[in-house]
Amino acid sequence: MALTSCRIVYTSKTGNTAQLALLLKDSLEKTHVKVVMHDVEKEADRYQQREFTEDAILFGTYSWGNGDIPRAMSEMVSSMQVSKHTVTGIFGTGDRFYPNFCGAVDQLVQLIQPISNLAVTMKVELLPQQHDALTCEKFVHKLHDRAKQALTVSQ
Ligand SMILES: Cc1cc2nc3c(=O)[nH]c(=O)nc-3n(C[C@H](O)[C@H](O)[C@H](O)COP(=O)(O)O)c2cc1C
Repeated sequence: MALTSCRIVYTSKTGNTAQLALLLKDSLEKTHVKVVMHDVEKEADRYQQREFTEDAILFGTYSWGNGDIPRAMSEMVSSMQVSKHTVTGIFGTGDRFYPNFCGAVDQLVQLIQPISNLAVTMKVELLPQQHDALTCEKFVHKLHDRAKQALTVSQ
């Protein structure tokens, strides 16, 4: 399967994760993938369809409490429907000041891995820096690689 469409489902309180989501969007678009940005904290999200049909879904989150997933993201994950074949990726921002750095990313892995084809994860400290653009490109390459592998296996 060639990766042609991707939904980036994210949540961000102070903008760090939103910035990382935008870097990933840029990287994906450079590889000709059509991207839908989906902020789960937006009011309109309640009315959105949660049966996702894109080739890939990315989940982006900050960490809260003791490395916890913000409530809006947990609710999204528990109410959405994705195919076991959907290629997924998880990314997050956090602060090493806290003992459980980007703990929400680890928690999301536990939820997303069993229900999809999880290809890649990424943790970034606070606001993404210039060098994180390269990490995003590598992240996107891994998504493409996994999508290609899925094609080989199903042939
Ligand atoms: C009350 C509180 C608890 C936090 N807990 C954690 C944590 O457990 N682990 C972590 O890595 N970062 C933690 N953070 C830091 C945020 O996850 C980090 O600043 C993140 O980049 C914010 O993302 P955003 O700008 O997208 O909202 C916490 C921040 C606050 C204010």
